[in-house]
Amino acid sequence: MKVGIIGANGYSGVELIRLLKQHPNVDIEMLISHSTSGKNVKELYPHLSEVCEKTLESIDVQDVSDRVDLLFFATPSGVSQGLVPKFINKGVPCIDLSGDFRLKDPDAYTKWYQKQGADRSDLEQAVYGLAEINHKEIKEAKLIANPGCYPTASLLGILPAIKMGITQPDTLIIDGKSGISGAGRGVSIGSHFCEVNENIKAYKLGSHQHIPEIEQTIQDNAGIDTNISFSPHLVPMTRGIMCTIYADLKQQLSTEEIVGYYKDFYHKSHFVRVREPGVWPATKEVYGSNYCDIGLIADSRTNRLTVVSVIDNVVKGASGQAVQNMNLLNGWDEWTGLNLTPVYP
Ligand SMILES: NC(=O)C1=CN([C@@H]2O[C@H](COP(=O)(O)OP(=O)(O)OC[C@H]3O[C@@H](n4cnc5c(N)ncnc54)[C@H](OP(=O)(O)O)[C@@H]3O)[C@@H](O)[C@H]2O)C=CC1
Ligand SMILES: CC(=O)N[C@@H](CCC(=O)OP(=O)(O)O)C(=O)O
Repeated sequence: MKVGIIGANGYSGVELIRLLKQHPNVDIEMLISHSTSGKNVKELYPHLSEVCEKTLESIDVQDVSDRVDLLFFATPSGVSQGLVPKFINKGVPCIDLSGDFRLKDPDAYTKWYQKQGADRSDLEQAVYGLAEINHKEIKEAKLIANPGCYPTASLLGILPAIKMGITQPDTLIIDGKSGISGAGRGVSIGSHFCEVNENIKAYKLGSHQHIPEIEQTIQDNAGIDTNISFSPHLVPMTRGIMCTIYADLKQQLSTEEIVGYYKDFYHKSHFVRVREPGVWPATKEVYGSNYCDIGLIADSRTNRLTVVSVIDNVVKGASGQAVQNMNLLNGWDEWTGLNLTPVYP
């Protein structure tokens, strides 16, 4: 199958190149960028020398549609919503790594992304690509809205408990920590070395665009209208997200019981690893892989559940999950091309 990547020279685009180069069923037909089109990708990323030496092209809808069977968008928010409908109309399935098609309510998109929504007429067709939860819908999709990085870690961590009905609605608190690659390759004051080194910064409390995405997915999967507290932080590491999630329990349950339930919930999920009680996951233990590792405790003193969920933001939080979704869409084993052992140390 021939695939194209729009936004190929960003961090998630380059990660797609790494993953797709080792995928047995896929050839990368074209790499597309914006301000850098015309350059060879190895000029921007010398580590791709002799791995992928394609020239970055610009977007020509007809040319792209003629050449590829599937298209990834790894572009900033606001780009794909104007382009995706054109490709869908030409029969090219799209997997969008940006937030453009995740929120069902266009007004919510405008509010949380602070951008005017463009043509949203194809919004109905978008399937939310949280692979472990929506695998049936993903198999039939024409457009997959790949989840955000924090929502992937948060939702995989807490949805089993919410679906089981053991947590009190409106008590959910998510403390998120992300490596700097989550902000993309573009240079900004907030992400340059002196700002992030030996520093931890909270940002966008109460206004982060992933708040409505998490709340919408809880509503879709458990029918619960909830308001979450979400506190994201930047930490001085390249890759990795840790979400520590707190929710009050409705009844007394032991950690062993909840761990047992999570293991059942994910027993068919290749990429979710639930830890034994007392064993906490760390971001390094999933680095470079598509795993989401989850540790749990039900504290009998506070009657509160705490979940620690870790992913690599560029893999499971973006490009790895996009490849997993491509696999599901094509009826391939979901781990095809994704059997990556985490890089350690
Ligand atoms: N980084 C991460 O961990 C995660 C990222 N995401 C999402 O994935 C998307 C990409 O993120 P990331 O790779 O970090 O971003 P980067 O900033 O690293 O890369 C952005 C890419 O988009 C291209 N681009 C910019 N504007 C346009 C345009 N108008 N038309 C076509 N291409 C354009 C750029 O091309 P050029 O440089 O040539 O201008 C570049 O290739 C974002 O929506 C992000 O929110 C989601 C989950 C995690
Ligand atoms: C560290 C960092 O800055 N991370 C980004 C997450 C990128 C992302 O997933 O945002 P989208 O919803 O636009 O895809 C952020 O917090 O905005």
